[in-house]
Amino acid sequence: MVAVKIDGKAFAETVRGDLAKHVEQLQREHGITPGLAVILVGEDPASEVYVRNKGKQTRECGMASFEHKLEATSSEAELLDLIGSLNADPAVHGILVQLPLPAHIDSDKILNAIDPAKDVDGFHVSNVGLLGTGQKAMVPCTPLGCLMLLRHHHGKLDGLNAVVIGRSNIVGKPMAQLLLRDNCTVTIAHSRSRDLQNIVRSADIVIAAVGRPEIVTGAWIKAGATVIDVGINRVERDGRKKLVGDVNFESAAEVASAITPVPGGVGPMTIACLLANTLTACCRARGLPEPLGLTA
Ligand SMILES: Nc1nc2c(c(=O)[nH]1)N[C@@H](CN(C=O)c1ccc(C(=O)N[C@@H](CCC(=O)O)C(=O)O)cc1)CN2
Ligand SMILES: [Mg+2]
Repeated sequence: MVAVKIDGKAFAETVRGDLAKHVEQLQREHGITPGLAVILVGEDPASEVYVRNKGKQTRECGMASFEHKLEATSSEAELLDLIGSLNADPAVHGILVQLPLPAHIDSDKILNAIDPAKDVDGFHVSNVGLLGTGQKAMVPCTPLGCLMLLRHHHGKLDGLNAVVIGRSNIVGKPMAQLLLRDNCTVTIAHSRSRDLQNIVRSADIVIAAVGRPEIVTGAWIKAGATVIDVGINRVERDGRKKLVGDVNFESAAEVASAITPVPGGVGPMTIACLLANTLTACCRARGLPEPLGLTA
């Protein structure tokens, strides 16, 4: 292995430590406690783990956590009612609806019902538009986490060729916007891109967020590139369940200069950035300065 392994777990711990200090200062100087409400609909096992971890880490940072669990059969109207009451609650500065939602619920309608100022996921069309036009937005957590890792390990990104594999609203599209804002030349590729391998080989920075286990191998990577693996795929190998990314770590690490592992890379940064966004939303709501270095 020639690449440096980018330790997202350790970096996320540092971010959460900084956040806890800011939260303590907010309480001491202004008597304010940032609050995050998380809504889970149904019983998807992975979502249950993520929501539990979000609640735990929110409390560990000194923020207030409000957890709402709704039956899988809950109606869109029930969910909209709950969002309406959280929008109106001054103790709640951030609202997150865990995705995916059950198929009978229109996700876009739900996400667009959240007050954009409390939209700590950055999925409301207003925030998508603000980010796309270079204005102050709430930035989606996973791309924000990738950007923080990239800036920390690579420094300035100006002029670099970045290839984002994946065009989801949660990762691919906002990631491309953030890289553009940092002056990269950005290509968005996806599973149907012709000659994907050669597109990826042109990249100084590869963001793999396509949801295909280990599709990107070392043969696709330009020597010295930085590889950020967003994939979380549960697969069975030699009769054992395993979590792998969209990148084949072993072969890519022979060619890249730096690479994130799965697990322990981007995943932990997602929750750290959610907490950072909650603190940001709280400061904006109260007209207080935003902590530097915790946002894009
Ligand atoms: N409303 C949202 N829903 C979803 C989001 C999101 O950002 N907002 N992202 C994902 C799930 N997710 C957070 O919600 C998330 C995924 C993974 C991790 C993480 O820490 N992963 C670990 C591995 C954990 C495991 O064993 O499964 C890692 O990569 O090290 C945190 C959060 C979809 N839904
Ligand atoms: Mg749906």
